[in-house]
Amino acid sequence: MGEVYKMTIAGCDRELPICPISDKLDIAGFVMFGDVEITEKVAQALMEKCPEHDIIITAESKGIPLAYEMARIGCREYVVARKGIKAYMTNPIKVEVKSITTDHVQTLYLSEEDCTKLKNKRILIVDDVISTGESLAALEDLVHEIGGNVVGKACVLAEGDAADRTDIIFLEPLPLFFK
Ligand SMILES: O=P(O)(O)OC[C@H]1O[C@H](OP(=O)(O)OP(=O)(O)O)[C@H](O)[C@@H]1O
Ligand SMILES: Nc1ncnc2[nH]cnc12
Repeated sequence: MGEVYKMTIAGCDRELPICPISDKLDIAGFVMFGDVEITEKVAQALMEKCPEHDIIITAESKGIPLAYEMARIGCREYVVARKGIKAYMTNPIKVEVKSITTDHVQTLYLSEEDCTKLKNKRILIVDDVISTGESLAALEDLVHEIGGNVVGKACVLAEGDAADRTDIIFLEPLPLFFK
């Protein structure tokens, strides 16, 4: 495991804990879980950079607090693409995804109710980190399949090559590998 350190992020007045994300990958991870103050601050800073939208979509799990907080201060509506089929889901639609942090293919599911919420809406895709862009692409596929209109793609940290993408709104770049 490489050295673990801290970084500051636009909109935050204290350093952010960067923790090991995986015991298989030598990358340091950004995990907002459990940090209300940081979540509130990055949500506010990111919201200021985002276009107008009707609803937010994120993928389970680390994007959820950010999506909630951005929806709370903004559009008031968000949906979460789940990584398993749950009992509450009628006629779920699904897409496969291989994120940098996992060694297996995962599946994202949206319930019929969530699809209805998203249909014909201006949708902001939100995640904590975008790295290979595979999770983002999977969310875009889901949205297109159900007839939603993606107006923005936003994350707190754009990792590696994602920071060079002009279609991603982010607060800070994150080097892929730390020394
Ligand atoms: O651009 P990518 O290479 O797809 O990586 C980005 C994704 O990786 C992380 O999720 P992860 O798959 O680790 O799942 P988790 O949030 O459930 O831990 C992160 O929250 C993004 O969703
Ligand atoms: N460095 C990182 N931290 C948290 N989630 C990630 N997903 C991809 N890269 C990540």
